[in-house]
Amino acid sequence: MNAQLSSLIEDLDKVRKHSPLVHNITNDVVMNNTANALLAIGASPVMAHAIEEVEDMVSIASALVLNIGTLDSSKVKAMLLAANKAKQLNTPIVFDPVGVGATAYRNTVAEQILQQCKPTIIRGNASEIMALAKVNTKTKGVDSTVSSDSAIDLAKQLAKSYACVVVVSGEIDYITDGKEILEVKNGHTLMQRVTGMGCSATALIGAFVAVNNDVLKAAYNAMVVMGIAGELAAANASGNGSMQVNFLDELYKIDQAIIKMYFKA
Ligand SMILES: Nc1ncnc2c1ncn2[C@@H]1O[C@H](COP(=O)(O)OP(=O)(O)O)[C@@H](O)[C@H]1O
Ligand SMILES: Cc1ncsc1CCOP(=O)(O)O
Ligand SMILES: [Mg+2]
Repeated sequence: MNAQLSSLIEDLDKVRKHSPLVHNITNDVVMNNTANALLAIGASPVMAHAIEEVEDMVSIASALVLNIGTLDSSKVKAMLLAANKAKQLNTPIVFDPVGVGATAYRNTVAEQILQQCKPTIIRGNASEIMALAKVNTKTKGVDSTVSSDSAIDLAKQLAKSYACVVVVSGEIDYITDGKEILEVKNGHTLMQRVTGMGCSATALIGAFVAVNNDVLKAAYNAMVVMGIAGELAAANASGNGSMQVNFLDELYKIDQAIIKMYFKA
């Protein structure tokens, strides 16, 4: 087995053995999907966004996920407070800039998060990564209008500028620390038709970076798991309803044998 796959299987075992607590301050659309995705892979999710408790919650978590899908000023305050605490405790922060580029408010908040929270990992679709890098793309709300290939160079720049790992998702996922670029070829087009697939990817990255200090590998490993589970879910889906449910089942079932059989090098 190659070294990449050994690292993935090691991470998966650790997630299932330690069940790391992943604190999510996320959007109102996907709370259920992402909590279930984290449970299915073996992690422990908590959604908490009250400013009165986020610092306490992140203090007992192994990763913090910030997702700006449905923003309001209280949630932004909560994100900044939680991130500040996470930084003090050296807890990794994963940022999902949902819909950035679509409105001025989202752009301002995303910039604030980049500057003040210094995320460990950013995961977005190509339009979002381009918008974060201040390139004008026509964003279509939360969905990408461009292919992931078109954001590779900007993802690299962004990773360098903010000293973090950047994941651009799409038909091929690209994961970069500004120097190296890893590619994930697994996945299925039906994944785009289920809301919260990108958010689930970000949450799973939270689970993987909670058990692996090698941030680039952790992000890559989470995206391979996403891709394989997405492909297998689509194989038995008759539409987006069954796709959503099958995806959770495939996350639950994924193991060394499945990974070896379906991983696309
Ligand atoms: N055309 C595609 N082919 C295969 N997999 C895809 C495709 N589009 C998205 N995915 C997968 O769906 C998941 C969510 O990615 P994406 O749709 O880019 O995020 P978002 O929902 O934030 O826009 C990722 O795991 C990605 O690899
Ligand atoms: C539809 C929608 N609107 C605001 S947040 C959200 C969910 C986006 O989820 P994803 O980016 O994972 O598709
Ligand atoms: Mg998204």
